[in-house]
Amino acid sequence: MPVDDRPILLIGAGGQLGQALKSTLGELGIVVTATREDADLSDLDTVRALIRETTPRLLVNAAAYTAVDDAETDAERARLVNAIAPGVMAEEAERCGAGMVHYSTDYVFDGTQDRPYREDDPTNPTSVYGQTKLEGEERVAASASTHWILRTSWLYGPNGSNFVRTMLQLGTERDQLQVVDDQIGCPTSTLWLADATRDLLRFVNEHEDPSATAGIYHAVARGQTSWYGFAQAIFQNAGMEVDVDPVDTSAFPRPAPRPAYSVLDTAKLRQTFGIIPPSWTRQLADTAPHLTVGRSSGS
Ligand SMILES: NC(=O)C1=CN([C@@H]2O[C@H](COP(=O)(O)OP(=O)(O)OC[C@H]3O[C@@H](n4cnc5c(N)ncnc54)[C@H](OP(=O)(O)O)[C@@H]3O)[C@@H](O)[C@H]2O)C=CC1
Ligand SMILES: Cc1cn([C@H]2C[C@H](O)[C@@H](COP(=O)(O)OP(=O)(O)O[C@H]3O[C@@H](C)C(=O)[C@@H](O)[C@H]3O)O2)c(=O)[nH]c1=O
Ligand SMILES: [Mg+2]
Repeated sequence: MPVDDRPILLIGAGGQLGQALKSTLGELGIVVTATREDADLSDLDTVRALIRETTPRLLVNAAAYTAVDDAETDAERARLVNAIAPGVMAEEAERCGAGMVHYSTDYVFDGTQDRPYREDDPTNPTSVYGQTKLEGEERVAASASTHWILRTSWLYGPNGSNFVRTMLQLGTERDQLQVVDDQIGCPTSTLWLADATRDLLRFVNEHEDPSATAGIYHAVARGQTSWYGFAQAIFQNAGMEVDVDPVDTSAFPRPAPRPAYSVLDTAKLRQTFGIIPPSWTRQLADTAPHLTVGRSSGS
């Protein structure tokens, strides 16, 4: 079969990033999508069969166990979804000669650094979620010769469960909110990340040897803020008057420790593919028209 006739296989198409990818990847060719209903990732035989039957030219995995606190007491399932299953996907991608796009997280870092993290800075996850995502990176890189692992952070978009939708919902229910001000990161839009993924793949299609660019890339918005700063911007964009109080993480005890600082350096993404991330404030403003206030925001 000529290479271009083979489809793109998008796994995790029901998640917030998966839904954004569905439309942007469609600009590159036929996309076969799989949600949890089509393939439960804890059933590895089903995952293998799905990939063998589809024989994609490209596999994009947007599925993950993303409930950071739940993972602390559900480590086995988190590891299956975030590490073992992506490893199997990578093996099968390699078997059928497909490239693989996979996503990872700022939570692979411990947050003790005082400058933006580069791709080769030492990892040291403090949570089960972060540990399982790091193992997933390692397994994908070990088995798929043509892989692009995009580490992103603080993802939000029009669909699914995310901080922006949670804030907009809480803002309609309460006059006053407390939000942590001592965790610093890069809020990143699913709409931008889906576009960036498409642009990366376009770049790869136009160049000779796809595996030449294989590796880990940091893919986040430019700039940085705290969850408190992000919350303020969310309400400002929505034209909502909500009184937001900054608090320390210690005022919000949770099962999983989060990094205090997880800003990612995106120079490698720019230098390799020419992709220049807009600021987080720009991305938030671009997403705002797509957000529905007051609709269920999930957990
Ligand atoms: N959300 C964030 O803030 C960040 C996310 N990332 C990474 O980005 C990627 C996309 O995340 P995002 O879109 O936010 O995540 P979501 O939680 O929105 O989507 C993940 C998808 O994976 C599916 N899934 C989970 N477990 C299984 C399973 N056992 N079998 C089949 N499908 C399953 C979920 O299905 P269901 O809904 O039915 O559970 C869901 O559709 C992931 O790799 C994530 O680790 C990185 C940094 C930040
Ligand atoms: C609802 C709420 C949250 N918070 C705080 C708690 C937390 O530190 C922060 C964000 O809450 P979340 O539950 O969205 O945080 P969390 O689930 O840790 O978000 C992470 O998800 C995983 C999947 C990633 O990969 C990370 O990049 C990151 O986005 O906001 C408040 O301070 N006040 C509030 O009212
Ligand atoms: Mg969460």
